Amino acid sequence: MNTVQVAVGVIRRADDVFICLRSEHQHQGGKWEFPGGKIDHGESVVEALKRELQEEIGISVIRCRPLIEITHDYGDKRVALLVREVLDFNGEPHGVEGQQHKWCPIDSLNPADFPTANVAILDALTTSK
Ligand SMILES: Nc1nc2c([nH]c(=O)n2[C@H]2C[C@H](O)[C@@H](COP(=O)(O)OP(=O)(O)OP(=O)(O)O)O2)c(=O)[nH]1
Ligand SMILES: [Mg+2]
Repeated sequence: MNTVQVAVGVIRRADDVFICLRSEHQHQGGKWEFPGGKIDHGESVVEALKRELQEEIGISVIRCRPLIEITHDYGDKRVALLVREVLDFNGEPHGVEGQQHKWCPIDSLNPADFPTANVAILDALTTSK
C-alpha cells in the first residue's frame, strides 16, 4: 500500500485551535480534523498547505512552522500527516465547502472525536502550550 502524503494545518489563536468536521462520505468521515489535504505531485508541504487552507477555509497562510510528522496505517489507507502550526494568516477561517467548523480550546479537545492518527498531534499541542 502506498502512503498518502497530507499537509495539515493547526491554526492557533491564543489557547484555541480551528477544527472542521469531515463529511460522512470522506475517509474518517464524521471525525473532527485540522484542515488540510493531499499533497499533489511536485508540490512542497507548504505549497500544499497554502492551497488546501485557501480552498477549504479561505485563509492565506503567511507564516508556519513544523509541529510534528506522523505516519499511520488505518488498514484501508496509510497516511503521512505533515503537520504545520500556522502562526500568521490573512482572512477569517470559515467552512468554504459548507463543513461545520469551530474554534476549540486546546484543553477541551477530545482524542475520540479525531482520527486515531491525531492523538500524537493533540499530545504535541498540549505539551507545547
Ligand atoms: N486534513 C486532515 N486529514 C487527516 C487528519 N487526520 C487524519 O488521519 N487525516 C487523514 C484523513 C484522510 O485519509 C487524509 C487527508 O485527506 P483529505 O480528505 O483531507 O484530502 P483532501 O483534502 O485532498 O480531500 P479529498 O480530495 O480526499 O476529499 O488524512 C487531519 O487532522 N486533517
Ligand atoms: Mg481535506
